[in-house]
Amino acid sequence: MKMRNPPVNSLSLEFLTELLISLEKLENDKTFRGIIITSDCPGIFSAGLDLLEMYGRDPAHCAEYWKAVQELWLRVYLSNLVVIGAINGISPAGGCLLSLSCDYRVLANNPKYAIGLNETLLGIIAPFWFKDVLVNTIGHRAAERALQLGFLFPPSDALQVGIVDQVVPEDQVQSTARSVMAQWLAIPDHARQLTKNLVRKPTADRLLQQRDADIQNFVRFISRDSIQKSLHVYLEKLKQKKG
Ligand SMILES: CCCCC/C=C\C/C=C\CCC/C=C/C(=O)SCCNC(=O)CCNC(=O)[C@H](O)C(C)(C)COP(=O)(O)OP(=O)(O)OC[C@H]1O[C@@H](n2cnc3c(N)ncnc32)[C@H](O)[C@@H]1OP(=O)(O)O
Repeated sequence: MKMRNPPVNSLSLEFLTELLISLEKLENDKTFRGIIITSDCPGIFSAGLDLLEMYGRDPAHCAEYWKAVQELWLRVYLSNLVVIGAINGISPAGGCLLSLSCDYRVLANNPKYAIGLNETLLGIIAPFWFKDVLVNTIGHRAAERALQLGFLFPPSDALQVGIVDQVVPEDQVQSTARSVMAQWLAIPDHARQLTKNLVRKPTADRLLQQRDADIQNFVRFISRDSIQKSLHVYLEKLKQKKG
């Protein structure tokens, strides 16, 4: 599955909806047993959640958007398919969450391809379920530091901390992902799926038990003047970077 939402594969409402529909189709087609998620945008896996869906929007829109973000996460995280991330670009925040929700992550060895939950650098916070997935992946102490400081790990650090499983030369990302897929598909589906569910369900359940409250918390938080100001400053910084 090649994500294509130029210029930066930001996860807009429309793009999230497209991804959801594609995933649902693949899940329902019993000829598919696994997917490799990668990017068609050179150098960018995904710029994360689309800031323009959260900036200057009314509460109803923010609520609709957050529901779609939750939905995509639940679908990828709990997918019955083997999900491999072939991460061929930078993947901050929501892009990192998408990567973390795969069963296995292969990252291209390019110092620009940093990965992490950098929300604090934007003056916002990672929701509890983003945090849970990171803690599950790299452990409590490393997650505590990474989240507070908004670390974006370059490939060597990413491998060392365990936020990705493998770092390979850029031209070998897809072939490595395919080899890994073959290894995972050698396991009987029912045994692998039940095991995945056993490991992941408690984390997903924490959100499933309070989805509406999570939406309300998000809307309240993102609508604050101070948070809207932070987003404005960050978006301006992105513009200025262009010169
Ligand atoms: C106490 C109660 C608490 C309750 C809490 C409840 C909930 C928590 C609240 C909020 C949670 C929100 C979680 C957020 C998650 C996210 O994912 S936020 C997004 C994080 N992403 C980033 O920080 C990446 C930003 N982008 C970049 O750094 C760069 O764009 C790049 C990806 C490195 C690519 O660089 P480059 O190739 O140089 O391209 P440009 O920077 O020029 O960008 C091109 C255009 O794309 C626009 N853009 C970039 N990223 C985004 C984005 N994420 N969303 C929307 N738009 C983006 C950029 O502005 C450029 O636009 P123009 O061409 O100037 O119009």
